[in-house]
Amino acid sequence: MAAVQSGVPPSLSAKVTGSFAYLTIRDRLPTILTKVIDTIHRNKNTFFEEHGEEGIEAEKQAIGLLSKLRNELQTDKPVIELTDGLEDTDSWNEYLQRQQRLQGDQEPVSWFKSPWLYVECYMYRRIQEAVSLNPPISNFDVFNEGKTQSFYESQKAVMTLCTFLEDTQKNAEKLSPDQLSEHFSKLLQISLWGNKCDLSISAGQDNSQKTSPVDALAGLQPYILVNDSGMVWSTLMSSRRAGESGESGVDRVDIVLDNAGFELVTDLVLADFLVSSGLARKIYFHGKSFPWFVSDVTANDFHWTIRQTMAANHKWMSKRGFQWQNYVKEGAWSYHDHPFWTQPHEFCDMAADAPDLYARLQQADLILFKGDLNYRKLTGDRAWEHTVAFSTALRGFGPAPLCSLRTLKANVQVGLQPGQGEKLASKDPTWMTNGKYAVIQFYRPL
Ligand SMILES: O=P(O)(O)OC[C@H]1O[C@](O)(CO)[C@@H](O)[C@@H]1O
Ligand SMILES: [Mn+2]
Repeated sequence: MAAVQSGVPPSLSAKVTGSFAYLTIRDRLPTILTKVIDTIHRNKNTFFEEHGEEGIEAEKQAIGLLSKLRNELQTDKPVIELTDGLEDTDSWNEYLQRQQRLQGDQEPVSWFKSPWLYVECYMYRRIQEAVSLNPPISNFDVFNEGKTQSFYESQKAVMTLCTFLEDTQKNAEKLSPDQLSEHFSKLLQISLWGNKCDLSISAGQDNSQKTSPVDALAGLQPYILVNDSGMVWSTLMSSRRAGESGESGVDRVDIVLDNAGFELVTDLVLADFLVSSGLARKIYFHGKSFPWFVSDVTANDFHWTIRQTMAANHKWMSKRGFQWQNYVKEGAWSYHDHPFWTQPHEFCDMAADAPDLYARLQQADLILFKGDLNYRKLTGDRAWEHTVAFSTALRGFGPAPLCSLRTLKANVQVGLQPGQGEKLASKDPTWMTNGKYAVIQFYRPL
C-alpha cells in the first residue's frame, strides 16, 4: 500500500488526465527533448572539428540515448536507474527507491503515474547522463544557444536597467531612507518580473524582455497576488540596526538563482544595489552544476553574463559589468553550486538530505528564492488549498528568513486570502500557469 502522510496533500502528478502536469509531460517535455536532439545534431561539424571521428560517434550515441529517453517518456515506461557514476548518481538511484516505497509496489515509478516534480527533474538529469556518457562532448551545454540568445535579445532592457541603477547611484548619498526603500522595492519587483523570461514554460521559444522593465512596474502591480516586500525590507533594516555602531546593512544575502538571460541580469542589478548602497556586505549566488530546466544559470552562464556586460557598447552597462567583476574578485560576490539544486527533493528534505547546504544557508541573513521551480520545491509541489499558510507548506524548511520571488507557472499557490483564488479562477482560468501573476512571499523562521 502507498504510504500517505497525514495532513499533507498529494504531490501533483500527470496521473490526473488533463492537469497542467499531464499536459507538461505529454506535450512540453517531448518538445524540449526533440529540440535537444536537434541541437546536438546541428553541432555535429563542431564536434568533428574538435574531436574528429570520436566527436561524430559521441553525437550519434548521445542522440540514441535521448531518443530512447523520449520514447520511454511517451510510452510511460518505468523510470530506470542512472548508470553514469557521477557524484550524484547514487543519490538519484536512492531517490527512485524512495519513490517506489512511497508509491507502493503494485506499479513501477513512471512518467505519467509518479510525482511531476520528480519525473520532470529526472528528465533533465537523464539529458545530462546522455551527454556525460560520451566524454568528448560531456561539457556540451545543450541549452547554451537559447540562453545566450535570450541575453542578446533583451539588450535594450538591460541598458535601461543599468541606466536606472546608475541614476540611483548618482544620488546615493542624498537618499532618504524612504527613497532607498523605494528603489529597493522597484529593483525587487524587476527581479521578480525577470522570472517571466524562462525558456522552459515556452518549451524553448523566445521569451525575452523587450520593453522597459522600469516603466512596466506600475501596470504590473495588480498582478502581484501576495506582496511581502515590506517584510523583506524590515529584515534588511532590523539587522542594520542590530549591527555594531557605524556598521550598516546585513552581512549576507543569498540569491538562489533561476534563469540566465534577462532574469539573471535583474538579479545581478538587485545584488549590485544591495552591496553598493550598504544594505548587504556579501552576496552568495547559488546556481546549477549542470544545464537544467532549459534556461537555468550554471557557473559558465554566470561568468559569461558578467563578461558580456563588461564588453557592451553602452557606457552604463559596461560600467556595471566591470563593477560586477570587481565584486567577484574582491569576494563581495561569490557563486556556489551544490548537487542538491539539481535533485528532485522537496526543500523540506534539505536538512536531512543535504545538511551541508542547509548549514550554509543558515548563515545567510536573508535568502531570495527565484522562480517557479524553487517555489514548487519550497511547497513540495503539492495540491495545497490556496489559503494554507506559506509557513505550513514549507513543512519545517526555514534555514533563515526567506522570500520567494516567483511568477506563477505551475498550479501550486498557497498563502492567498479566502476567496482570492476563486475570484482569480473566474476572471482568468489559467491564472496559475500563464506567467501573468506573481508573488513576493516571505517567511521568517521562529
Ligand atoms: O524557470 P522557472 O520559473 O523555474 O520555471 C520553470 C517552470 O516551467 C515548467 O517547466 C513549466 O512546466 C515548470 O515545471 C517549471 O516550474
Ligand atoms: Mn528556470
